[in-house]
Amino acid sequence: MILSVKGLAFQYPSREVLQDINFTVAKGDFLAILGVNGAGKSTLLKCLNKVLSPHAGTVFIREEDTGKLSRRELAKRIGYVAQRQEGAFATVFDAVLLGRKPYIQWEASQKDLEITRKALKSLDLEGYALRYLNELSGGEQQKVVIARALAQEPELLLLDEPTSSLDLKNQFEVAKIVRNVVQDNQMCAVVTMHDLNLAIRYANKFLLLKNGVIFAAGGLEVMTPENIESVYAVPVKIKEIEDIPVVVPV
Ligand SMILES: Nc1ncnc2c1ncn2[C@@H]1O[C@H](COP(=O)(O)OP(=O)(O)OP(=O)(O)O)[C@@H](O)[C@H]1O
Repeated sequence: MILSVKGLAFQYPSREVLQDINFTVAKGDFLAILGVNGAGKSTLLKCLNKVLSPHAGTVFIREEDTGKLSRRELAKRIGYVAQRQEGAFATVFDAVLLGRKPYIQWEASQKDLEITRKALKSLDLEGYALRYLNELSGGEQQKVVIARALAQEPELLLLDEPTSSLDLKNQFEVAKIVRNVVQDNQMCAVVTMHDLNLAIRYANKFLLLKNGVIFAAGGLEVMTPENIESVYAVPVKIKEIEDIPVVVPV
């Protein structure tokens, strides 16, 4: 098991957002966190990464309490891509190399440069290496920050709606890359998503959040029309097209 979350709760000053959240994520798992706007998905990711401090409960990475890990140690183990990115004046290569920061003492080693090149390659960004971030489209920038998180070589990848500003081809590409990366590198990913079809196709675990509590969690068996309707308040059917399950609102 890479990630274990026990009894996690969080509240903003004016409102309680998460209550009694318990789940685990194993090596090779791609867990999709699903739920309506405001359900608490981003807040949950931020609690896992200690961007926010949970008011109750504990987050363990390989049985180590993350509350006791230093920021640097946490950055080696958790790669986090937030929903909104701050613009920075840097080349794509330097932006991805920044993912190696927790490992670099004085200057980047050959290994750091190699890992950076590999991360760029996995997102098809080699041709962009010397371009400046402010010269890229929103979707291209999104891919750069995902490459940076991969360069961190974390055990746990946290992605907050990584496909939201991508075109159709790149949505599938990025979801596939995440699935392949976690499987090939013995790591795991926790990803907030709105596209149920993308989630069903590429994730292997699902966590349905409703009003700050876990409504259902597990493998594909929890993605039933009944559960989806209860969470999203939209009746749906699930049909197979060329052996691929597709969620259709009816
Ligand atoms: N900084 C904040 N202060 C107070 N309340 C907040 C803050 N950030 C979020 N909230 C509230 O907490 C709840 C959960 O927000 P969160 O962003 O986690 O939802 P989400 O499921 O990620 O939504 P979305 O799908 O729209 O991104 C919402 O009701 C939101 O209004």
